[in-house]
Amino acid sequence: MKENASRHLAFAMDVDSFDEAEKWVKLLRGKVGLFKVGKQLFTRCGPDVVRMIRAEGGEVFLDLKYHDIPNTVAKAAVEACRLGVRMFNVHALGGGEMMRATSTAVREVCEREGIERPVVLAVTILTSSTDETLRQIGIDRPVTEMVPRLAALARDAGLDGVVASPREVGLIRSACGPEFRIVTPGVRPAFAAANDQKRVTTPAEAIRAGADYLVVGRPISAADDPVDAAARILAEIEEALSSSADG
Ligand SMILES: O=c1ccn([C@@H]2O[C@H](COP(=O)(O)O)[C@@H](O)[C@H]2O)c(=O)[nH]1
Repeated sequence: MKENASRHLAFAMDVDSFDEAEKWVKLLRGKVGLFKVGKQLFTRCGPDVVRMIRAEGGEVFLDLKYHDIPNTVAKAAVEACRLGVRMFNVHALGGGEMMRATSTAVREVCEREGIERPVVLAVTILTSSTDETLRQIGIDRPVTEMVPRLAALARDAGLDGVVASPREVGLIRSACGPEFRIVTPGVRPAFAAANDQKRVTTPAEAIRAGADYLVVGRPISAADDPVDAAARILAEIEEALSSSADG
């Protein structure tokens, strides 16, 4: 039963050393479905940290949010595939041409080199952002309009899914259908602080809304007892999964 819930949980391993990353992998291996390697850890440790997680039997979500010209992102994506990550992302604000070039390059390299194709996601609007954040950068449309719009652009470019707040799962499902993957940071159990996250829900609300994967970092890493915090989140996911299945 717990394996089922753990498949839906990605731990955001935002730490600053290889040894600490290894400690977290050994502690949470088997309890979470994916270890998310983001900008801090990758900048510090590079691809070796991805290799370490895989050698320890973990799956990797490489969260580098590639945002550059189409050729550059497509080539970075090819290297992510060669690293053996299970999931990685680009930034949807890079546009449809960049996402299409990435999707094509990923399919080609995986076919040619016999690599299991990773799930390729587009980040929509960061979960730390609000309508005001968008206004500051000259976007006068609300988050609730931008997220499904960017999700549809990603789907039309051949990507597998998006990263968004669990609050927007319903809007994305309506725009992109039931098969489109939705990965949600901005998840906060009742026992944890929101920190810099603005568009949040609880783990149960995210699952009930239809999120495929929940990304959780500080509610676990900053807890007095991280294993217990992860277990409480898994119990909440489990409960929401079974109540959704009931009906
Ligand atoms: O919109 C986004 C995209 C990515 N993230 C990343 O998820 C984790 C969340 O960590 P918490 O400690 O649970 O807040 C973090 O690594 C972000 O870089 C996001 O939060 N929002």
